[in-house]
Amino acid sequence: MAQYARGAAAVAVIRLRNPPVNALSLTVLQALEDGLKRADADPSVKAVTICGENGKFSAGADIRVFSSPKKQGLGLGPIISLIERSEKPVVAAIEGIALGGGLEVALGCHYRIAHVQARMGLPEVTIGLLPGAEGTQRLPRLIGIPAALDIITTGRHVPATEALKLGLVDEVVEENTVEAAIRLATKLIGQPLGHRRLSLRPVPRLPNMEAFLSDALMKVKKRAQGCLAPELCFQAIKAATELPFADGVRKERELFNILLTSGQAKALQYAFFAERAVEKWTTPNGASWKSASPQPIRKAAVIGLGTMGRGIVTSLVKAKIPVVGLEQDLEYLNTGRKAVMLLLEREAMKMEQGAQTLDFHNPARLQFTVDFDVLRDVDLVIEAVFENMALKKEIFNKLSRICKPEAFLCTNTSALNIDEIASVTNRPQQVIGTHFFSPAHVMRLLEIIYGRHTSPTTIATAMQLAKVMKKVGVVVGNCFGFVGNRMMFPYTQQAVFLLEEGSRPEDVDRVLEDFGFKIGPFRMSDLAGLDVGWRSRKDQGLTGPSLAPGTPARQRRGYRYSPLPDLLCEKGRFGQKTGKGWYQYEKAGGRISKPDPWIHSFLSEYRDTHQIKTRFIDQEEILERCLFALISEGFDILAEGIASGPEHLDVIYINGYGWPKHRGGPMFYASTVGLPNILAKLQKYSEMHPDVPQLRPSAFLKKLVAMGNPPLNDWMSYLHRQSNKL
Ligand SMILES: CCCCCCCCCCCCC/C=C/C(=O)SCCNC(=O)CCNC(=O)[C@H](O)C(C)(C)COP(=O)(O)OP(=O)(O)OC[C@H]1O[C@@H](n2cnc3c(N)ncnc32)[C@H](O)[C@@H]1OP(=O)(O)O
Repeated sequence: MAQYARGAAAVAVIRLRNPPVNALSLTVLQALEDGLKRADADPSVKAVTICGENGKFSAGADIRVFSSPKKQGLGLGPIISLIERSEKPVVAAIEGIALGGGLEVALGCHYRIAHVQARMGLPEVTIGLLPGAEGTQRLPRLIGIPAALDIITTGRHVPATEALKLGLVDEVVEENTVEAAIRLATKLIGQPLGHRRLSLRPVPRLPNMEAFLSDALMKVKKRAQGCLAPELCFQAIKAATELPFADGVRKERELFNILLTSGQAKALQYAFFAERAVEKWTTPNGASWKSASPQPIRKAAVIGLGTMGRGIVTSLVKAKIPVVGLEQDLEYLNTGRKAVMLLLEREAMKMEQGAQTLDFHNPARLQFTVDFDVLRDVDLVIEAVFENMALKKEIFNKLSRICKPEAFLCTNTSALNIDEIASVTNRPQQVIGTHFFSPAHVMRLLEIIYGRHTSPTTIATAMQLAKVMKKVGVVVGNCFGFVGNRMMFPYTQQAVFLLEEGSRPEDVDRVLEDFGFKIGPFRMSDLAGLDVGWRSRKDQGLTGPSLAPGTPARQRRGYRYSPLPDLLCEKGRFGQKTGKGWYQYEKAGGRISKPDPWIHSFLSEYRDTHQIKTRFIDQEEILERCLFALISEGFDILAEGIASGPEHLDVIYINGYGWPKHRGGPMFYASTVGLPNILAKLQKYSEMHPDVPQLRPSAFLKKLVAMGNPPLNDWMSYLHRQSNKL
């Protein structure tokens, strides 16, 4: 709702009220409209101030409305016109946030005052929409085309100080914003308002408008990577340069409706709520965010200053948590220290106020050592050494003796058993997996893995740590590869099998990149280094000296196996680092991949050696085999209780594995393809490849199909229900 009150003798105050973020629901809009009409009708009211309850103007339209059947009432534009037409001055008092429809309301006001801490933006593009309440037509008239294009097509939040420079707000205050707005409104009584009505203003011209727009469109398309909304935002803004206001609004509405009914908006809005849903973690034994309290982390330590450790230290410094970086000897320490300092210099440059804000030259904030004793007083340690169980156990045993009893011990591992690591400590309840993604100071995902003995407090503390590091923490159970890498295995396995059967690396990558992945599986493997997986397969006895003599080349433990990646490694082709992998590169360490004729003839010789008949594999088969195998593994993970809902898997894939957000994550995608279709295809591929267990459809998937293909929100409720069709 919105509360109507008198702020001063002649000023009415309309306060948007819908906790927690004053989202604009139908009720709020109705109350806003009622308030405006009441102020208009009351001759003693001479001016109006619009503000929000609890220090927040408004986060915009209630996003849930867009997927509700009642969305025909999306009538914010007419109310904004009503504000603008008012003969009494209307001043927006912006505190906290004014986003989306919230900012559009403020744009309808004649003046805008913002608190210095406030942020403004039109983030509709991030949920697959455009500012559909006339924002694409008013904002360019206020701040010009270049700034409006930037704000609308990126959806970024603009701090108040920048908003003032852009002319988005008229004044920034440090005091009580509502009182300042009431004062301004009082001063404005009786003054002409015509020039303050944005719909009546022309769009500021640029000398080279056409060239500017065509260049801007190219940039928008490049950034969009298959996402529809940025380009339609562009078109709506372009319409503002070509059409009168009313026609521009009609064009905006037309484009908005295209987006609203597109699957992409639905997927992006699902992703928005999924990210918030995973914050509310639970475990199968009943622990949950509701009852567990995080412990404060006043000082942390990171062991190992390799690629991962450096990124983790950088993230902690950015989160303003004092940190100690530890290495095994002075040589490694110095290399690690230099690398961390370089990362921090770069981060400081990116930050508004520069190095001063990070304060990383202060030893109380960042310290380097080779001495474990320095870790005596830290509240939390993140071990980020080489992926080797014996080494990790040795370190945890040492930590358990040195660190104070209440300290938390985290291991950065992508697959190793958390319980085994915890078993060598005197506090298994305080041991937890924290799987960062490389580069750790950039990637948002943090997989948080609880072991058999991990306490709820430890989970809550790790989740809180993720939050302060501005990461998305996702709580998952302990199994080989956890969620992300476990689902990745069948995906990359299928990609390699497709090469055996007739595809080329660039064919497979192109299909998955066209689907929207930032990078296909072979380019990814070249980037990460083929030697990483090779080492792990040697440790597992799948290849190398420990492989039993006489093992068939393409079979392990009775199932199909492809030795292709091992053969490449034996030839020293580790990917980008050696200049050759699945592709060739301009030099060792080069980044520009080119298809490699050597690989093509190597694959054809390989097929001859193993008497595999090369066949043409179409895009559909490439996509389905890679994605449906990954999705089937996801259903197994849900059935085993490793993750507490499909949203968890989707958030992990979007934030850690380059899954295209506008497709909502693998499990959401499965729901859009339809579970019966996925099941049928997996059954077909499984019959074609009976020696590949990863193509056999998950029992949980089969059950959901037998239960009538329920919507994704209901999947988990079917886990323990009986199905008589199975
Ligand atoms: C019956 C039909 C009636 C229709 C009438 C409706 C009017 C529609 C007008 C149509 C006009 C179209 C044009 C306008 C479009 C829009 O405005 S789209 C929305 C644009 N806004 C956003 O995208 C902002 C999204 N929110 C955020 O970015 C962040 O939440 C935040 C505001 C910056 C706050 O962040 P933080 O403090 O970290 O808190 P969170 O955990 O993220 O959020 C707290 C809870 O609030 C929920 N929430 C946030 N924003 C919205 C929202 N816009 N709609 C609905 N709910 C929202 C969020 O989910 C959290 O909820 P819980 O998890 O349950 O706590």
